[in-house]
Amino acid sequence: MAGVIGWDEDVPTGVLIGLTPLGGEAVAAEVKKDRTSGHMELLHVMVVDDDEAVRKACCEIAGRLGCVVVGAGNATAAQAILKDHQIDLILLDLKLPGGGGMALLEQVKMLHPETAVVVMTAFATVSSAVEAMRIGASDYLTKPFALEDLTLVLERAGQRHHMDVQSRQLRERLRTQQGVSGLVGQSPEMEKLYRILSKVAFSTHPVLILGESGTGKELVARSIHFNGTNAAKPFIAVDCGSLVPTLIESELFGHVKGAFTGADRAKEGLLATADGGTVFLDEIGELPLDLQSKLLRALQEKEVRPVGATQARPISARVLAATNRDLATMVEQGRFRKDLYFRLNVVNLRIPPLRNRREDIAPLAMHFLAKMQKETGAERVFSDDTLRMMIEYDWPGNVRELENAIERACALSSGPVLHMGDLPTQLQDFRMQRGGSSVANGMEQADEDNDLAAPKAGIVSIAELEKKAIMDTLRQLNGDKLMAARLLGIGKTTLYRKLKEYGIAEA
Ligand SMILES: Nc1ncnc2c1ncn2[C@@H]1O[C@H](COP(=O)(O)OP(=O)(O)OP(=O)(O)O)[C@@H](O)[C@H]1O
Repeated sequence: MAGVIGWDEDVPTGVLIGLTPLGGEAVAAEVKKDRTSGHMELLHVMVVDDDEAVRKACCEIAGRLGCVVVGAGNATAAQAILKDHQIDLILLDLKLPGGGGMALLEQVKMLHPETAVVVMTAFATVSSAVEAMRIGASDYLTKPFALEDLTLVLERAGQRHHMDVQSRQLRERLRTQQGVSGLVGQSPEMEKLYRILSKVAFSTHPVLILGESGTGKELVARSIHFNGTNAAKPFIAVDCGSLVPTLIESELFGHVKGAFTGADRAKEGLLATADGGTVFLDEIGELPLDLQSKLLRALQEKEVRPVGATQARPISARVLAATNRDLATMVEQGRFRKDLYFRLNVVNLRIPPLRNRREDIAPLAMHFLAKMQKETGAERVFSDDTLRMMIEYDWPGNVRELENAIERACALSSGPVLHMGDLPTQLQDFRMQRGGSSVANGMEQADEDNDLAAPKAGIVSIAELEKKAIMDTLRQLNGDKLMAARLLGIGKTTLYRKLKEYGIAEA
């Protein structure tokens, strides 16, 4: 019989209760045999039980599993320990003297929410274990419990703790832009995304990534894979929107030799090739209905049947899917299978459009500029107006449009400063539409910096506006008249004429 802890009816107290038949060496051997996780050494455990024998037994087993263990005989002692020590897991007897167990649990969950609590209760009081789980206990043990039960609970807590630590570290890396996949952005929306991402990276469930085109869905999928536990396994992206249906089928599920004309040899499908890695199904909304059924079966059964094959093959790939379509509406319209939608939508990650997180635009722009500098070796900066315009623009093509705009500006610009004239036409058009307010803003700045004669009465003549616009532009371009004429949208000769006319030839 395996050792039993907490069996205090026919076993005398004061020794490792119920462990006597195993003896010290046997306990160690049993624990070693059961040990499956390598993360126990990270776990700081506190055992809170007024029954010294049970406390000692639990401490010894946790210690043998590699945990750093401390015991407390009552709630006050436990509180004192919690004040000075980082405790990852508490094994808590609910029946502490004075009903203190439940109160201690509540206090721990409030003051130390990251500390896991496993409650120990007598068989007769299982209902209090249920109540404890409701308050936040992560697990429970019913006394008397077997050695393996305790080992299992400690193993589980160790694994959970390890995952939590990894997930916290990943979130921090993502926040500080050190994420392996280079996700940039610290808006509250992106912070929220990192929080979910750092959790799903360590699971194997499907994840549905939603967002407009160019918001970074594939980058997020890569980030999930390359920050997860199977990062060394393949990441395979399949664009369901650009492949013809017959090709998608044989790509995903494979085919046997002679399955169709041209299939002169057997081919393994990507779901099988991924072999423990990730298959990223981009544009999942474009997948034809019959293939949706086939994919659903593959996800449910964890096996695929290649085209033309009679036998199914096991698969172990994780599936991440993305779409810029409204899948829920497609389900209502009967264009997407409801059961597949539910299967993929276990967790969903919604990436907001760039216009809804404008604080990310400048960091992203800087990121892409730095990337270009690495590629070309040319150092460049944005003029203030260019950056302001980029922040105000709505970016319907999202991050991809921003990246392309900066690449283009770098290619076109003749000097180290990227001006508005270097941005693509859609931004120029936007600038024209916003012209009034931009000129006004420019004037405000000019007034501050140059103290140009701003009319106090609030009425500004067109000539005055024009003069200020020219002055302001020249000031920002360090007197580069050629560039000023280009950005102002007038010819070089016109600019010289106006400089003379307004008496600013020396500007
Ligand atoms: N947060 C981000 N940080 C850095 N780069 C980003 C970010 N989001 C997107 N990008 C970059 O923008 C470009 C478009 O991203 P991606 O291809 O992942 O978008 P998508 O949503 O999958 O687009 P589509 O819907 O068109 O397939 C890529 O070059 C990607 O590296």
